Amino acid sequence: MKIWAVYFSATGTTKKIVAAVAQALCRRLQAEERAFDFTLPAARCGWPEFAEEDIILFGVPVYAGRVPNVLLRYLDTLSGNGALAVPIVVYGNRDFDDALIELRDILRNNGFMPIAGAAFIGEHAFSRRLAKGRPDEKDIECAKRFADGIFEKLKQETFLGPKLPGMPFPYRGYYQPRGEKGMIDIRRVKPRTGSSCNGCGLCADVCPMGSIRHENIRECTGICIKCGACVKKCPAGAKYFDEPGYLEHLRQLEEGLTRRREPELFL
Ligand SMILES: Cc1cc2nc3c(=O)[nH]c(=O)nc-3n(C[C@H](O)[C@H](O)[C@H](O)COP(=O)(O)O)c2cc1C
Repeated sequence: MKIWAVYFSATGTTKKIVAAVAQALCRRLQAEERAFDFTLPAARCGWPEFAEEDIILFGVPVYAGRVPNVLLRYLDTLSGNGALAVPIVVYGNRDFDDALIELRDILRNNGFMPIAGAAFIGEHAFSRRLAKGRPDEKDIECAKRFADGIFEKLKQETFLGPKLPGMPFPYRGYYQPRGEKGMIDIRRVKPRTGSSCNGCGLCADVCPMGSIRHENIRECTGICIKCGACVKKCPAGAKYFDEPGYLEHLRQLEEGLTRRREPELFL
């Protein structure tokens, strides 16, 4: 039996949670640990082969209350071979809305058997203040408790999928922020590059959409999903967003969502 940590994680928070659950579960089961990170485009040309006896801990961040829509086509090429799976979503302290249900359905529709689920909190991709530093120690302890819960559940002879919060298929629409002048639409917003850019090219290496080219790292030539990878990982702090709608939404989030949300485990 292998325990798989499988995740998309542009700024690393989903990776931390899925890895913590995987490590703890491996220790409990004395099982082999494997990881598959599909954040970068080069990884998304196929999937590992999962075996029926494997357990797949499958994590994605919540984008607009749902599974990131740019991943849907790729996720539909998954093949679970009857393996047990645990959908895990990580969100930036607003809400996970229907993302966990949607991820559970994607896994189920592609041949996995979901046996548990969880929603954790990660520092918001748009911000360095909202859910700052999360997942933190308390979250990692909770990830370990989640692994214990999965371990206990595995002793059962048959598995009932857990009841998850959210609206079942066809789900609610993607969350859309509202500003003073109506809906805020940030879909076409792209990052800008400040004068501190030293041309290192890390932004091109970490863009999950492959939208920043090494030949011209100051420009984002393809689709931008606002994942925060180029902004948060730039060693010179040179990438930023300055579009007014984006900034208005950011202000709303940072000012309105200061209460700490806690992880939710569904076993
Ligand atoms: C385009 C976009 C939309 C997001 N929408 C939500 C949301 O609806 N609710 C929420 O709480 N966080 C939202 N977030 C924040 C991310 O879910 C959060 O920062 C997550 O920890 C990022 O995971 P990662 O570090 O693995 O990339 C959004 C982030 C992005 C980039």
